[in-house]
Amino acid sequence: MDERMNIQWYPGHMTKTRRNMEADLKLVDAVCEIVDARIPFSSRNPDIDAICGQKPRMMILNRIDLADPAATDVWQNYWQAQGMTVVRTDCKSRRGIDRFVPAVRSMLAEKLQRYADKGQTGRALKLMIVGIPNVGKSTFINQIAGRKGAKAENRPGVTRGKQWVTVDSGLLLLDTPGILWPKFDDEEVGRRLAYTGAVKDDVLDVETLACHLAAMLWARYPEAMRARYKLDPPEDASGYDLLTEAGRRRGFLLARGEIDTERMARVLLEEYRSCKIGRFTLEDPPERTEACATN
Ligand SMILES: Nc1nc2c(ncn2[C@@H]2O[C@H](COP(=O)(O)OP(=O)(O)OP(=O)(O)O)[C@@H](O)[C@H]2O)c(=O)[nH]1
Repeated sequence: MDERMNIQWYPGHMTKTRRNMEADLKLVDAVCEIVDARIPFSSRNPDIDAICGQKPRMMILNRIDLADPAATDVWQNYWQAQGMTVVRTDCKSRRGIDRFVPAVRSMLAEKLQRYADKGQTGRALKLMIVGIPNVGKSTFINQIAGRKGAKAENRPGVTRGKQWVTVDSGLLLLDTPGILWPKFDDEEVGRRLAYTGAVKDDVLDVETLACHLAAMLWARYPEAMRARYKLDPPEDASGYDLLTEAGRRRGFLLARGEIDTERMARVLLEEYRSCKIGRFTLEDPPERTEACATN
């Protein structure tokens, strides 16, 4: 089963999930949101801040093994400056996983103290885990809880039942039922999800997608692109020009001597996803306009 999102499944009725989440929020002490460190903005649900209200928040920057470490630092600082606790994880190798429980206890230290003052030392902290499909929620929960467990339902877009997962006697995680979709109505967000492989390629034109990706990588990481694809384009080169030049350098030719840009498109997407060009993050935090206005 291919676990990636199919954009066409976007249901357009967030209301039920949102209502359920708002009810579930009453059951938990904090919300832990998981994002993909390569696209920390596009891999979020656009309504999540409004849904969570004033609950204490933790951000998990997941897939740090695939992201640019310097950019991950920038995102970590950005959310910390907003009062959020941030933990960085690579759920495949377990890097960062052991920091989660101490970070939860530190974030909820006042609550733990209140429980202690009331003699309720056995009372568990409860956290809701949220994130868009495919961001790594099940893998994260399995790693934290030290279980191998298969997930209840591994098709994105199919609602799971409410599940409490015990981490230890002092911590329970609520795996959110219902699907929190990303901001699919924004074309650029859809493309960034597709670059990372979160969305099936077959709902998008692969060549168009790769042209956009080539232009973005050239703007953000020109040296790595130059090194991998031997590119030396004119200043105003388009994404298509970059794809064509890379295809020519690789010798991807069709029978009539034309460059096989579709083959190059697939190669570029595959090499981006598997970090063969480098570990690249595709977006930066928004500018702090408030700070600018006061300076
Ligand atoms: N490289 C890398 N892959 C990861 C990481 N975390 C999760 N994955 C992979 O990402 C894919 C999706 O992970 P899941 O845990 O199924 O994601 P999910 O959010 O539960 O997905 P849904 O059930 O669709 O909501 C799997 O193939 C994981 O192995 C990570 O930190 N690094």
